[in-house]
Amino acid sequence: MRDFSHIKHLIVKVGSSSLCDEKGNIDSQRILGLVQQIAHIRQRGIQVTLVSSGAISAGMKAMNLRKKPETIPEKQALAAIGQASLMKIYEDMFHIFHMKSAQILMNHDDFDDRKRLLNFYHAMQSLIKYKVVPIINENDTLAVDEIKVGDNDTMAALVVPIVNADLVVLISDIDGLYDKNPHIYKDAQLIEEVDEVNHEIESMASDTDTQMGTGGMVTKLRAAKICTEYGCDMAIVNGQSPHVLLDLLDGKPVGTLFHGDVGRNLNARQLWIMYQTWSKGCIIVDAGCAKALRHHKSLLPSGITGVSGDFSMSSIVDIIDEKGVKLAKGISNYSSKEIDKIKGKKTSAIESILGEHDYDEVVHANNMVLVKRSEKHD
Ligand SMILES: Nc1ncnc2c1ncn2[C@@H]1O[C@H](COP(=O)(O)OP(=O)(O)O)[C@@H](O)[C@H]1O
Ligand SMILES: N[C@@H](CCC(=O)OP(=O)(O)O)C(=O)O
Repeated sequence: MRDFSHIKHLIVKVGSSSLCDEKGNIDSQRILGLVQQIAHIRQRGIQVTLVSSGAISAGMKAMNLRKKPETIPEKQALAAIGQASLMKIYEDMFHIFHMKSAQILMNHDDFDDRKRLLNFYHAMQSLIKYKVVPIINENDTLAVDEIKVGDNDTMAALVVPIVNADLVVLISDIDGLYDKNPHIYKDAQLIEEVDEVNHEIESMASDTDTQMGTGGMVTKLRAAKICTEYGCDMAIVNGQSPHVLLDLLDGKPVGTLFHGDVGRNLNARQLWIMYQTWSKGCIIVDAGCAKALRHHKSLLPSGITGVSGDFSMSSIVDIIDEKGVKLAKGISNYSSKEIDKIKGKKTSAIESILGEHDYDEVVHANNMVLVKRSEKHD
């Protein structure tokens, strides 16, 4: 039997498909049902952070559109129209239960930038202190490709280390992860428990086939990978069942549960390097160096065969082997131009080549996170 009696902070992510009725209109009654469950959970002493989609759907309703527009500027405009009305519904519903909510709109660069991430962290701590329910959504109005998280499943997972969540629940329009898309294959089987998000599990997922949803199962599995690598459990449940959150917390066998990976357990800083940042370039290493890195050694200039991208020192970089397989991500002590000059050389030669020698390591092992070996490589 599942036991969630230890849970202190729960992140609930609700997808557009679970907030809309059959016609695709934002449905206040569904939001009421969700808020009612959150109120019950709060009474159990569990803090809740909500990640809510639905801005674009609410905007579509306001503008009487049946089909989601294709272009980014149109989606940006609809999100701007819909976000305010979505929050108004939430505010009214939380008010019924004498609770307050707060809106936070984020993009990927708010995670990428350490200072902004720290500001976000402090704001979240204060909201928790005030016992207010934070409601996070992507800042779609400003989300051009370069700064996008792209989906709220990933957003929910990126918030895990900020609030130190023990459990993330993705509420969707489907019972959980099936071995293939059940909307296409009638014999698809529900997977109840997942210990590791590996190739086999990833191959089960496809995109959404609904008008409302964004990423389908693919983004949910990406979220599961991030959560579980931090040691946090994640579940996918069906929002059509009115007590599904309470049932899950009571240990009932609903949805799919992804178990936090106790073996890996990245800390917040490692999770930041691996998932919350963008790589600004690439360092290419030879086979011997790749082997050493896998044994948690630092990256020295002698193992480097190439560098790509134009980055400064302290940038986040990918470390790849000569076949292009990603081995690790880390913080570089040298700029791309410097690495190009010292690649393949002994550490003792750094000073004569660069005129100074601040570090032996190009990437120190403490600032490097290895890709899990079972992971699909880009
Ligand atoms: N293996 C799978 N198991 C379950 N659903 C799947 C699978 N592959 C693809 N899907 C699709 O993912 C959808 C859920 O994702 P999505 O529509 O983005 O919902 P949400 O709005 O809740 O994020 C399902 O309705 C289904 O169409
Ligand atoms: N940020 C967008 C939703 C993005 C998203 O991930 O959608 P979904 O797959 O429905 O959770 C919105 O508020 O409409």
